[in-house]
Amino acid sequence: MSAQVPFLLVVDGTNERADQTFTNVLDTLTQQVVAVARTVGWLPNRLYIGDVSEEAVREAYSRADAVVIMGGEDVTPELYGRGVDYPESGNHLRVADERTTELVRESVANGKPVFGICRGLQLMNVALGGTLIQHLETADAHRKTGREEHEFVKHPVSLIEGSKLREILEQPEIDTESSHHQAVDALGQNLRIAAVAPDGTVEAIEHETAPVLAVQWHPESLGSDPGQLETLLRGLLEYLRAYNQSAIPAAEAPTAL
Ligand SMILES: N[C@@H](CCC(=O)NCCCC(=O)O)C(=O)O
Repeated sequence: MSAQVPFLLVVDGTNERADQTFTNVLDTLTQQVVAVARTVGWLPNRLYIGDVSEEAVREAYSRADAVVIMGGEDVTPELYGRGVDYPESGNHLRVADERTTELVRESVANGKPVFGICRGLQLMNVALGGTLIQHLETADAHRKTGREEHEFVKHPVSLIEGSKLREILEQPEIDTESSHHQAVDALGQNLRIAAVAPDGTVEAIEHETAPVLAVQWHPESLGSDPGQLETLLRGLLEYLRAYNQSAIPAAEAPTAL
């Protein structure tokens, strides 16, 4: 660990120039992650990754003991071999996406823990060679109609037996709040499904060997049980402590968050 209090790099999922309502919603969600992270022992540092210099990204990442990638815009479709012509096609942040995918790949290679939320999950999948369903046929089960409403839809999620996520959350099914119209299609390299919605939508993924895990729903939404986010961020911290104590090389690191 780089310091007594471990650094958590929180990568925002939009930029300061985005639609104000969306920016406000995302800001509230990120503030919740920052607040809960502090209570479990992290020192969080927010970054609009596409809006700062390359050097600032490298500096923030090198100091970080772990990374959280927040929800936000649609991932740039060219990064997974698709076009921009799809329903509710979004505001694509290519620079932010390319920089974030680099951090995901580097973290997988070095065993730096990463936790993704919503767009964070989608980016993680794309970074590792996966693809996305660009607009879910069952989108209404996952977001309120009219993207400008930014209201969450509640639905249950089944956690896959044997997954790290189920081990961390210690239950087979949980209630979640979500707001998205895209989802995992083909899985990225060495990723596995850790949770699914009743309509079969992939709700969580985790890496087979690296401490990399992501959820499609929003454990940080104000309508969610705050204990869930706390458990996830504590899991990240516990993984980091175990990893530093055992000092095993990344390639042999346990499958844990
Ligand atoms: N654009 C993607 C990701 C959606 C996402 O990350 N949303 C987070 C904010 C919640 C809100 O939209 O209000 C998709 O829609 O699949």
